[in-house]
Amino acid sequence: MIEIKNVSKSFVSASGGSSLFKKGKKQTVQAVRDVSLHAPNGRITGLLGANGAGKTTTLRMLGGLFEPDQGQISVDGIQVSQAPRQALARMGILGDAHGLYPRLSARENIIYFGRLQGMEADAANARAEELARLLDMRHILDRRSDGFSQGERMKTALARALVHDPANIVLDEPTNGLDVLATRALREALRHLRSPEGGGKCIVFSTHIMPEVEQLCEHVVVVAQGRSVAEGSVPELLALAGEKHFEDAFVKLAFTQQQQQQQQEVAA
Ligand SMILES: Nc1ncnc2c1ncn2[C@@H]1O[C@H](COP(=O)(O)OP(=O)(O)OP(=O)(O)O)[C@@H](O)[C@H]1O
Repeated sequence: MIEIKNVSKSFVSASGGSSLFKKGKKQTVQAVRDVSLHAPNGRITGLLGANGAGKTTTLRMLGGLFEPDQGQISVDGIQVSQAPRQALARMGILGDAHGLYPRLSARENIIYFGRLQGMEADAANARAEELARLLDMRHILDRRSDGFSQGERMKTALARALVHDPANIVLDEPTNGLDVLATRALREALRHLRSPEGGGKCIVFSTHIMPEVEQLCEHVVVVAQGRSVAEGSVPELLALAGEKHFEDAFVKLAFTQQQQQQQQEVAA
C-alpha cells in the first residue's frame, strides 16, 4: 500500500542569461504544491495529469530520489524519508529513463538487479524466466540489450523492476513510445499482477493518456499544476464533471481549477 500525503517540492534552477556568457538569476520552480494519493493493494491507481503537472516529481519522491519539502510518503507503513532502503525494497520502480546495461543481455540485466536486491543467482534466474513468460519477452532474454527497440527496453526494465517480486509497483508513463501490441501486453501484465493470482499488487502509474486510464485504473487521481484536484473511479469523475466523455471530464477538472487558481494568484 502506498500513501502520499500533501507533498510539495520546489527546485531552484538558473534562468537563462541575457547573453550566452552571462549567468542568469536563480529561479524557484514549484514542481509539486500539494499532492495526495492513497493506493491500496489489489488496485491500479492512475496519476493523471498534463505535461509538467508534477507526476514524475511526485513519483521520484516516492522512489526516495529526493525528499519532499513538506508532506509524508509511506510504503506498507514505512516512511520513505525515515527508512528509504526498507521502503525501496518493497517497491518495483519503472522510471522514465530505463537505463539498461547495454553489454548485458536482458537476462543478465534482470539477474544483476536481483542480486542487488539480495537474491541468490539461481532464484533470480528462475524469476527472469517467469517474468519473460509473463511479459512475452522469451525471444530476447539472451540478447545483449544494446540495439533493443523501445518496447524491448521497456519490457526488460519492467522485468528488472519486478525481479524481487515487490508488493508495490510504480510506473512512470510506462507506455511512452510503445506500439499497440506492446501496450496491450503491458496492460495484460498489469491486470494479472493486480489480480489475486498475480499477487494482488499495489500498482501506481502516471500517464497523460486518457484511454489508458479508462481501460486500466479502478481509481484515478487528477493532478494539475502540482496539485491533486480530483479523484475517484472513471464513472465517478465523469459524474463529478457532469460530462459523458472522459477527455472532457479531465479538461474540466484539471483546467477549470487551474484557471481559478491563476485568477486567485493574480488577485492576491
Ligand atoms: N530538477 C528540476 N529542476 C527544475 N525544475 C524541475 C525539475 N524537475 C521538474 N521540474 C519542473 O517541475 C514541473 C513538473 O515537472 P514533472 O516532470 O514532475 O511533470 P510531469 O507531470 O511528469 O510532466 P510530463 O508529463 O511532461 O513528464 C515542470 O515545470 C518541470 O519543469
